[in-house]
Amino acid sequence: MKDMVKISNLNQTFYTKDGELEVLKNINFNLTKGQILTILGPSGSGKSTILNILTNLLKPTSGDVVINGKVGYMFQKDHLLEWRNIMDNITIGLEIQKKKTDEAMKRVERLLKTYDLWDFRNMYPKELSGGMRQRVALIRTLAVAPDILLLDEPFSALDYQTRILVSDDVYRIIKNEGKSAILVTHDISEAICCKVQLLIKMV
Ligand SMILES: Nc1ncnc2c1ncn2[C@@H]1O[C@H](COP(=O)(O)OP(=O)(O)OP(=O)(O)O)[C@@H](O)[C@H]1O
Repeated sequence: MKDMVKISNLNQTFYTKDGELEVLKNINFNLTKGQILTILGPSGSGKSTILNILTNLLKPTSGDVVINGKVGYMFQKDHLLEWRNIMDNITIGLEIQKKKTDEAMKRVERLLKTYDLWDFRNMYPKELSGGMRQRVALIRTLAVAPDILLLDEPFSALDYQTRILVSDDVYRIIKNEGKSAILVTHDISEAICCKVQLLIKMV
């Protein structure tokens, strides 16, 4: 099966005033189409560093990074803009990228209807529960039609009960939409729902 992401012999060392800090050592993984991979590691083990490399914010010290497709990013917090309604929050990426075409708006309409947000499209973020807000954040990421989703501790801001519901929701939506995803977390309960896991430890 086609690799959406392939990471080989990845190493990252930071050079600080206190000396060299080796953060990633010989990391290897691949993500195939339709797969959801969790990267689980303690705070400081280099999870954000991997995401920064995958989003091209950071050039690795050494190693190969192959990414086949468009990357979308979902953050820990939903970052919804309180002064824009749900529809306008969801289309913000399309506006910024000047891609608010008829085709894109049809995609947004389908996503909103499929994932039970259509009736809420004219409401404002503060009128929605934490779980629904996170669903809006996911649909906003999907609106720009990415192939690969990067999820950075997407449930950690939610309380335990909501987290279980939302994580089921997010996995279902990603699978249903045929996307591939990498979820990064330090929380084993967040990681356990995923079949494919990569553990990273402090170097
Ligand atoms: N640009 C940088 N320069 C120097 N050190 C850095 C830089 N970026 C990250 N680090 C260090 O690299 C280590 C790994 O950081 P990183 O943020 O990737 O860990 P993490 O696993 O995402 O942690 P957390 O879960 O706390 O966010 C940390 O010790 C951090 O201080």
